[in-house]
Amino acid sequence: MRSGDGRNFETLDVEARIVGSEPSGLVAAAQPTLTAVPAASETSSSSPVVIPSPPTYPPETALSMEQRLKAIQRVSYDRNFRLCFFIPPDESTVLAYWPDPQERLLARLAAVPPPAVECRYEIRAVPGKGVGVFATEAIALGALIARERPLVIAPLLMTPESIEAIVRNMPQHIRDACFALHNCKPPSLPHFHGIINTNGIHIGDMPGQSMYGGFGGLYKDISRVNHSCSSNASHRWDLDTLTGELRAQRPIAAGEEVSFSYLSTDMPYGARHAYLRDKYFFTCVCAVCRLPPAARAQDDSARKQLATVSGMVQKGVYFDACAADLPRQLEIAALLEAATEEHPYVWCVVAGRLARTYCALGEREHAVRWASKAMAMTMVETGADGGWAAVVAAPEKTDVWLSQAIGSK
Ligand SMILES: C[S@@+](CC[C@H](N)C(=O)[O-])C[C@H]1O[C@@H](n2cnc3c(N)ncnc32)[C@H](O)[C@@H]1O
Repeated sequence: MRSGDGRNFETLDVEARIVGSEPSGLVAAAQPTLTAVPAASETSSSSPVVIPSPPTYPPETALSMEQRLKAIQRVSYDRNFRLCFFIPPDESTVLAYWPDPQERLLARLAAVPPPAVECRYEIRAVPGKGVGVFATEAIALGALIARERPLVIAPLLMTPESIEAIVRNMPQHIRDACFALHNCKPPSLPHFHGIINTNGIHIGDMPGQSMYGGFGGLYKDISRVNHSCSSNASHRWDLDTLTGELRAQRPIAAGEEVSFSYLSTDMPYGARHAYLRDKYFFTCVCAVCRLPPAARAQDDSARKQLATVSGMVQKGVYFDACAADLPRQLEIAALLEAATEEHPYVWCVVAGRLARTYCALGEREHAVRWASKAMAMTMVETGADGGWAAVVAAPEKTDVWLSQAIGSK
């Protein structure tokens, strides 16, 4: 099992991080360090631009006592397998989890109906792939394509009996939607296990459940997204609303198929094909997989190089945001720009450092360019702009720019 990877309940392909429960590390480190402050001449007439803080966790709900009682009554308990099930009053999901003092927190999150979003996609047949998800309008980098509460939220590691218990506890409409999903597995595997292993998307940890090895979500629509080794979208899990988000990690044209990667981005061609054949029973013929052998070898080597950079960036040891390091920052940005697969988290750090450096140098055009990139990639990673919108609007009002200006007087 590859860490941070995982698309089904057995193997983890899609990088998803729970925002709000991440104490430090990746998501926390993705937050920009620039602080926008007003220009000296404005301090008396306007207040400083404050960079938003991360969302509070856990969110409080505004449920009535009647709704709470109804929700609690619907918690059932499978005595044989120790799995609990919670079905919220709107029957939007079946939440399966292990008994824990924090289970009411999970039930409380599920009891709040998911936020409504405009539908910017449609599902239709794709020759050779079954069905797929297509953009119905142009979608900008970082923008939301879909937000959806999974039909089922369940631990990744479950016995066949626990899986059967989930099916038994499903309301009919959820069962129908689950059974309408594709099953790529051989008939030797029970049908619902096949559906879970074909369509489940890794969503990370749940409060009080960390010792059980992560959770997966089975979505009515997001599970219809097909794979590409040069994908244009990214899935992220939002614990606060118990929903999965699909965001554009590249600009997507109206009518274009939406794809994400079922794999770790550093895998070379041969390993990707073996994995997709063994787990998902298809052969990828995306643009990268159709490259001539020499170009494909070059792509494999770029993936390896970027995996090294990504590892260093994630450990926070790569480079400083300072003018002296600018050539190295630009070198990494060029590598990322040429990559056939996106690296949103690495972009957050690299574009953020470049924006900061150009603010320190007082170069507005470059500062705005890189702050815009950092903003879009922070949206992909966290669902929020992380404070970059203020930097894009007025880089000359950031503390870095101002201290440089004061220092040069
Ligand atoms: C999670 S489902 C995706 C939705 C699926 N196409 C459907 O019809 O419901 C995964 C399955 O879709 C198909 N698939 C996904 N990506 C594909 C691709 N790039 N080329 C061909 N088939 C693909 C494979 O059959 C795979 O087992």
